[in-house]
Amino acid sequence: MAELTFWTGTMDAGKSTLALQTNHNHAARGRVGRLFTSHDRAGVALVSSRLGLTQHAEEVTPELNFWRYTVDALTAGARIDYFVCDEAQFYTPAQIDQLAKVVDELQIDVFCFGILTDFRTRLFPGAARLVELADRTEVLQVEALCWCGKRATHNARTENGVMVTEGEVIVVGDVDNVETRADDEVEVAYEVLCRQHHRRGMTAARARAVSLAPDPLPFGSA
Ligand SMILES: Nc1ncnc2c1ncn2[C@@H]1O[C@H](COP(=O)(O)OP(=O)(O)O)[C@@H](O)[C@H]1O
Ligand SMILES: Cc1cn([C@H]2C[C@H](O)[C@@H](COP(=O)(O)O)O2)c(=O)[nH]c1=O
Repeated sequence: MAELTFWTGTMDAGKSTLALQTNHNHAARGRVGRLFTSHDRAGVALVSSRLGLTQHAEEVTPELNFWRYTVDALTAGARIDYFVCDEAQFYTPAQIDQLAKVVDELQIDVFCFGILTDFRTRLFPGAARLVELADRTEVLQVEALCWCGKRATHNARTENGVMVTEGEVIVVGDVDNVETRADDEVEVAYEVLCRQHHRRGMTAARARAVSLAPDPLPFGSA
């Protein structure tokens, strides 16, 4: 039986690496698959892993209809055993429904990879639909860590080094490098945090600044 699987974790948890490994392992056994992505940091129609691998993929735009795409390909004589879908949080809920239909009606395995929540801690609509429809939702075993050493569970966005909780939902960026946006010169970056430090807006830089602040002088004390 074909399955719809959703592999999730924070940014930098190893999802794209696992997506490329999954594709490699299935292809190595003679299965025929297609690789999809959306808004990858490395550019259009690419799946890139921070471990250094990058592979060409098909870019998912909101107009893509997975059901029609698959039926057209099969009708034209193509063989498809599986789909690997990276950055699946950016797919529309309708596209996730189409993927579920591809699994059930055409017996094609669909492996999706993506983050659950955005920088505001809200579910991405595509990720929410995946949790609702997937046969299995798996959290990546490799833990991304907050600066305090606890497991990182949330994605924070910084603008010019300051954590923000308002703004556009989709802004491509990385956990290491700041992205200079031409339009308003704001430098956008991401950082993974535990819930407590996300709630408090306590990024690594802010924690460092607080710990370096001089102790208040003991005026008034006995
Ligand atoms: N220099 C490195 N040496 C070993 N592992 C690394 C290195 N750089 C990145 N990684 C691993 O790659 C992971 C990020 O992989 P990636 O697939 O790009 O993540 P995701 O798609 O979830 O954002 C990191 O959590 C880390 O485990
Ligand atoms: C939290 C959050 C992330 N993004 C973007 C930033 C990255 O380009 C991708 C996540 O990629 P990764 O392979 O999981 O590191 O998503 C965003 O647009 N909005 C957000 O709120």
